[in-house]
Amino acid sequence: MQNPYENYLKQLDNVKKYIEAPEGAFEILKNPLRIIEVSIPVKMDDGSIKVFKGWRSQHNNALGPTKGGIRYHPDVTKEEVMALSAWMSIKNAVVGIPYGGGKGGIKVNPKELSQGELERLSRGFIDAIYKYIGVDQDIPAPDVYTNSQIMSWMMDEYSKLVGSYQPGVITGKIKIVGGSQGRGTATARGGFFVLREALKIKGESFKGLTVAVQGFGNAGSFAARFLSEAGANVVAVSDSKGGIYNSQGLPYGPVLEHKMKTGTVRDFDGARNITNEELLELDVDILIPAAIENVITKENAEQIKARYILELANGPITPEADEILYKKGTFILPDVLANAGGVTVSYFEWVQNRTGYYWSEREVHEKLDEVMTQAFHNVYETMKEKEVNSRIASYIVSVSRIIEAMKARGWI
Ligand SMILES: NC(=O)C1=CN([C@@H]2O[C@H](COP(=O)(O)OP(=O)(O)OC[C@H]3O[C@@H](n4cnc5c(N)ncnc54)[C@H](O)[C@@H]3O)[C@@H](O)[C@H]2O)C=CC1
Ligand SMILES: O=C(O)CCC(=O)C(=O)O
Repeated sequence: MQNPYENYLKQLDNVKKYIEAPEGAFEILKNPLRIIEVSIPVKMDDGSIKVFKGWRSQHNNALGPTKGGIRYHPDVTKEEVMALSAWMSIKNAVVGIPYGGGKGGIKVNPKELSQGELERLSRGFIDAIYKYIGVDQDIPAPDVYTNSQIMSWMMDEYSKLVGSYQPGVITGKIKIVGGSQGRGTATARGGFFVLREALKIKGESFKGLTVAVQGFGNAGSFAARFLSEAGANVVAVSDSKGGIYNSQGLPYGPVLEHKMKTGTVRDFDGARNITNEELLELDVDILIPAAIENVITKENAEQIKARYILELANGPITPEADEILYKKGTFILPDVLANAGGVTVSYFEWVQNRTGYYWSEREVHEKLDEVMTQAFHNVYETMKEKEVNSRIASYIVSVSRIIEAMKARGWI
């Protein structure tokens, strides 16, 4: 796989000429402040011991404690975690929440573990990194193949280690232990809000637009639901095993039920099976990559027909593919803006945990709408003012804020 950290460095480089910064500012942003690498021994159900590799990368903390999810995936690498942590720094600054960027990962296929093994692995990771995280230091959350149960175990383990209840150390928890209303749907909802604003600017509405979604997990499945509810026609969805297509549209509820029952969206009655590669090249109005990095590359970018791409996944388009798509006039809602709804509601959860006062679901949705709409328009204004594409504009907004904080703190 193309090294995602190299992609981040290229994206950072693209923004340099638009920002006046003292020597060294970009040098700091090129290097994560700290990368923790751990080995996690886990007692398996059969009595054997297995050792798993894990990382936590804390990229930059000028704007506040580092924040970002933890991924469980068999292909996770240190470089991937570093890239994801850097993108978190950019993302948190784009939406203006008081955090730096961090991210974690464990090289594991969680589908091969029992619940007990998964719990011991999750607690083991916290045992290994707890000295480096904290409510004011670094705050993990869910990402690919992790969920609210795993976050709740992690919060419990941390609280036991430090000897006091610390709900604010991890976000994305189960509600009864401090999880926020609306966190489960927040990534997709935030994406929906920025896409709504982009369509408004282009004088369009969701009604009748066709949509393909790659990845039917937390981000992708709720996106399919929200867009369907708004009148769009979701014609294709996929997961790691492949996808399905019906030009007349796919019914959200039955597809979800089928996925719950069989473990995949494949072989859904009334739809044709397609590959993940085919899904990306469908003739649709809106494409939503919501799975993994580097799926749109210079090899397939010319074949992408969608007019809008909403990047709910982190890093789905390589810098080379970006150039091709922007030249073609594709309206890209870049990851650091499009999927920032998740971390924004994580921020709301952290605020609620710290004050001990919990908000209604309506309040969470309204505040999320406000943050995402504002962030979209800041980026859009920058696009017009500097005559740059949406990714460069997002980086200009964000990197300027991080540099301002580094200056104020006397780092540069
Ligand atoms: N969960 C969150 O709060 C946020 C997630 N994201 C990003 O959204 C993306 C998806 O994350 P989640 O929905 O949370 O994960 P998830 O674990 O809930 O779902 C991932 C989905 O992607 C599918 N998938 C995995 N590998 C695939 C492949 N090679 N091709 C096609 N599909 C594949 C899985 O089958 C699953 O349906 C990731 O890039 C993640 O970093 C971004 C912001 C926040
Ligand atoms: O909710 C969070 O803190 C982070 C979510 C995340 O990992 C992401 O935005 O990629």
